[in-house]
Amino acid sequence: MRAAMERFETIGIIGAGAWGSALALVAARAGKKAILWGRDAETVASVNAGTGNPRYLPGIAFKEAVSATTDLAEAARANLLLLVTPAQTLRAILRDLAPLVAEGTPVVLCAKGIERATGRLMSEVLAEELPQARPAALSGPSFASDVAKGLPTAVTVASPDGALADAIADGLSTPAFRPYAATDLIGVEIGGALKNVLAIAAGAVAGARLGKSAEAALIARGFAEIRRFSRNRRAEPETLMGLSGLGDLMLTCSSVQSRNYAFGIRIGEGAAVADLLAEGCPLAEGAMTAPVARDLARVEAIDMPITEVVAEIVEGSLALDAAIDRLMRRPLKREEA
Ligand SMILES: NC(=O)C1=CN([C@@H]2O[C@H](COP(=O)(O)OP(=O)(O)OC[C@H]3O[C@@H](n4cnc5c(N)ncnc54)[C@H](O)[C@@H]3O)[C@@H](O)[C@H]2O)C=CC1
Ligand SMILES: O=C(CO)COP(=O)(O)O
Repeated sequence: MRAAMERFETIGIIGAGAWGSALALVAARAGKKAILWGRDAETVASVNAGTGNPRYLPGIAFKEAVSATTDLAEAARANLLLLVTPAQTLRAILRDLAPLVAEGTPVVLCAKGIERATGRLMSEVLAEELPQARPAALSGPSFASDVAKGLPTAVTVASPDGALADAIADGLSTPAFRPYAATDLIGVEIGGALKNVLAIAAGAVAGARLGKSAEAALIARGFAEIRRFSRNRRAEPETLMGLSGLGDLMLTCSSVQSRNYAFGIRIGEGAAVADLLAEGCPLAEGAMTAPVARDLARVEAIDMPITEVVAEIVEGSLALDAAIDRLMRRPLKREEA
């Protein structure tokens, strides 16, 4: 007899930025009690007052009931947790959550990045800091503002425990938000983290007005780099052809709505990366992921020339025209993946 599917009555969303707020709305639309944790009391008060999240989702009304809190313990008691703070903050949040989270609680990783200090994927950080959690990840083409407005999209929810992935997908599904379940957690994470690096590169090509042919060529060769990286980690090749790979790559590498692509455009137009970061530009996860992905690729002997140049550009040691020149002058080779 098949075991009954797990149901999640309460969903705790950790991180009240754009994506956390959008996912809280998804949870509420799916008929769950959504508890949104944020560290910023003003944002929490605004959500509770029914005036939405003007800082991260300006102009978007919250029609569904979302209960926001600054009390991490309150959110941590939920049946299912979504972790939605930036990748570089995950470890610190998990340390705060460790004494608060019950054994066996499913934790869905929603950040797209690799930890800069350690080279760990988000699921590896989770295993180290919150071993009592059952891991999952949510990724795919999904701009927070689109999702918050109720525009349709589809995403991947992956967990090594397929029944858990099915249950989370079921628990978060709405008429406009269609999660597909998968078991290749690592493949889903890699696609989500590395597409941000490519989006910076694609944006730089666009900003420098090098033409749509150049953009398409760069995305295709960048996709080959992601495939090599994934293969080396024994991820399923099919995963990259799905929503969390190709789907998100297409979205992020072609839309000015993407913060990573927009960051790249500014670089292509001639802005210095140090100035962009100093002016407090919107979160561009790829700027943190590029150097660590480059370092991992070197250690694992994976050829990732586009990731290399993006890393050097964000580190300020390579100019865009020199980067293009370096890529174009590489020895000719067979077009294998
Ligand atoms: N915005 C989007 O469309 C999507 C974003 N994501 C991913 O979700 C993650 C979060 O992105 P967004 O919500 O868009 O970023 P955001 O910049 O809109 O919000 C980040 C939130 O995290 C909070 N935060 C930052 N540092 C923190 C810390 N140390 N402790 C606690 N809270 C902290 C901020 O106060 C803010 O509420 C990123 O990894 C991003 O790649 C994934 C899919 C879509
Ligand atoms: O991951 C995203 C869409 O799926 C959001 O992309 P940006 O972080 O580049 O805005």
